[in-house]
Amino acid sequence: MSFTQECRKEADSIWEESFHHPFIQELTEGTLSFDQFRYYVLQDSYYLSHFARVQSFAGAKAEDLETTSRLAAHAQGTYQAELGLHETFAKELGITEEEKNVFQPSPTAYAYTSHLYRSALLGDLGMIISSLLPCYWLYYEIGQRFKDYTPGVAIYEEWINTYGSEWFKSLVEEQINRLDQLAEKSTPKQRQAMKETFLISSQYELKFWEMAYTLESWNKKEQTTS
Ligand SMILES: Cc1ncc(C[n+]2csc(CCO)c2C)c(N)n1
Repeated sequence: MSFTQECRKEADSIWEESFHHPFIQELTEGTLSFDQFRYYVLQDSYYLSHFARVQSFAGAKAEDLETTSRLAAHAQGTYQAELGLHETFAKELGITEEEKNVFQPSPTAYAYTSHLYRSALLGDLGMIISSLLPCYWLYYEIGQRFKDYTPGVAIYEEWINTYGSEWFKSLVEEQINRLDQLAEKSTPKQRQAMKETFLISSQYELKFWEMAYTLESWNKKEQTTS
């Protein structure tokens, strides 16, 4: 079994919880409220802007120029494809400049991006890719699993289609192969740390749905559970 298959297997129960989370279930059925989706879009834009910076750190830590350039292309992809998608959503959901100006990251968005920066600061390339890979791979599996669903809400359909696309598949496969190659050159202790990082990102992916579903806030009293 390859290193990434081992990681995927150990994360399986956490990923299953993501697939069955009410945020995903309701999004794919078309019953998710726009309040919850709009909250998700705002927090996810914050997440993505930091994700692209961590991808760039990964590029800086690569030991060959080709990998540096590929990871820079991934950071650009995050900017163009993902943030572009969010811009469309923001328009369709009527998210205003004012809302963007008063935006504050939620505890989970802040903690998850801090986890990514931690891997970038303390880890080598293998550690950084381990922290980033669940973001790609989990969304790809969601895209595949739900690609035949028609929620009947244009923005939800667009969201599902993005992650089930061939373009996205090639990015995920590239990162999986990269991590397997890096794992082969790593010591058992390093591989253990990489696996832990992969599992923590998987946990944060799950918490991210819960954060949006409950409109998480720093102040418990403001938080509403729908
Ligand atoms: C919380 C959260 N996790 C993962 C993604 C998906 N995603 C973000 S960047 C990237 C790499 C290629 O652009 C992928 C797959 C998301 N949007 N939000």
